[in-house]
Amino acid sequence: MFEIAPLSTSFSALITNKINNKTKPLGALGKLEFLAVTLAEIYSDNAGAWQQTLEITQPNLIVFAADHGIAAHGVSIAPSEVTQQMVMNFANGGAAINVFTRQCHWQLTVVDAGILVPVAESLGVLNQRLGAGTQAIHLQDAMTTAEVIKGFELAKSLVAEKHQQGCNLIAFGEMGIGNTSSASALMAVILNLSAADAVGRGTGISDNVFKHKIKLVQQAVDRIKVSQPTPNEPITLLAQLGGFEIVQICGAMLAAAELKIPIVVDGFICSAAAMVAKLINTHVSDYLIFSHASGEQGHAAMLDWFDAEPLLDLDLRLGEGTGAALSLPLIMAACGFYNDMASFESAQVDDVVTNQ
Ligand SMILES: Cc1cc2ncn([C@H]3O[C@H](COP(=O)(O)O)[C@@H](O)[C@H]3O)c2cc1C
Ligand SMILES: O=C(O)c1cccnc1
Repeated sequence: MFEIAPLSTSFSALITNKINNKTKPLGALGKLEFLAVTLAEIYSDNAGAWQQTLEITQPNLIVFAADHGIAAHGVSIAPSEVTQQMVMNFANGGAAINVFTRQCHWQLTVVDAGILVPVAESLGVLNQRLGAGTQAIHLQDAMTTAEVIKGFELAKSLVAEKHQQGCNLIAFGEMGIGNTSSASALMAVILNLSAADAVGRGTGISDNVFKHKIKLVQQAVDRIKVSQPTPNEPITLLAQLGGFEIVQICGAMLAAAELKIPIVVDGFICSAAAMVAKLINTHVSDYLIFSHASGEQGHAAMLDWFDAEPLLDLDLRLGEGTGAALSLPLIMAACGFYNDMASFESAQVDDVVTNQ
């Protein structure tokens, strides 16, 4: 369903050479240099020619919202109704993600991937519903594999539409009360961890709720390990433990990688979606830019698995795509120095790099 080519390294030497000839000590722009290399490699590969200037066009951030059956079993500070209330808040422009996407100039799209009760059509939320929330993952499979495939198809069409409109940078966010439980369960299976090592406090739960959440997530993991001898079959894994928003984010990441669009990864839940995407096609990770280190316990192990160093570390633990949104100015800075910074030769500065 997704054909993702590994990122070509044929332009890497030219790109690195251009960056190393900028008027600065070698590597002195730190992670921005790595970011510029990644973007230049992707855009050059996409164009089939070395790109000497990088231009971000129509950056799009898509928030997928869905409800989770496990939320009715006391794993969050908030009831499932808050998912729909927050979707209305997104539609009315009042959430953190609205503020940051406005500030950083992202185009924002809100998708109902399967919240309990849909919002009024007039709010402009895209209807990509796979159902009215998933089943409780500690008791039964979240959804069917047919629903996973349908979610992938819907996500792929949406990414294709954004691409056709000129989008060359994409990010995803999520909203779904209970979705850190689903993300933790996925992570625990993929990394073979106990729930205690994968579960965090999500929205900020008390000690008692935390213990209960660990118990239910362990139950979910044990349940599928009994019924599924090879738990790493990714589509099945998503059906067993995923969420409708996690499925669509996973599919959207694969679709974006197929189109060679760099993907900005938000926090814990989006990283869980990215992990499943990597199990489906390992080359997806060539296109991932990890925006930030989430405050959620478990995110560090996910980042390690990807061998990724995120751009920001702000103790964010909100989701919605907020960390991804905040990284756009840094992405612009990486493009900016790559495009506009003088070389030793053009600025007539002693070449401290070659001459050292
Ligand atoms: C008001 C509010 C706004 C949010 N925005 C994002 N989340 C975040 O918290 C949820 C996951 O945490 P848990 O698994 O503990 O429920 C997700 O909806 C995530 O996007 C929110 C949560 C709340 C309560
Ligand atoms: O990092 C995240 O994505 C996150 C963490 C806690 C709650 N919601 C989202």
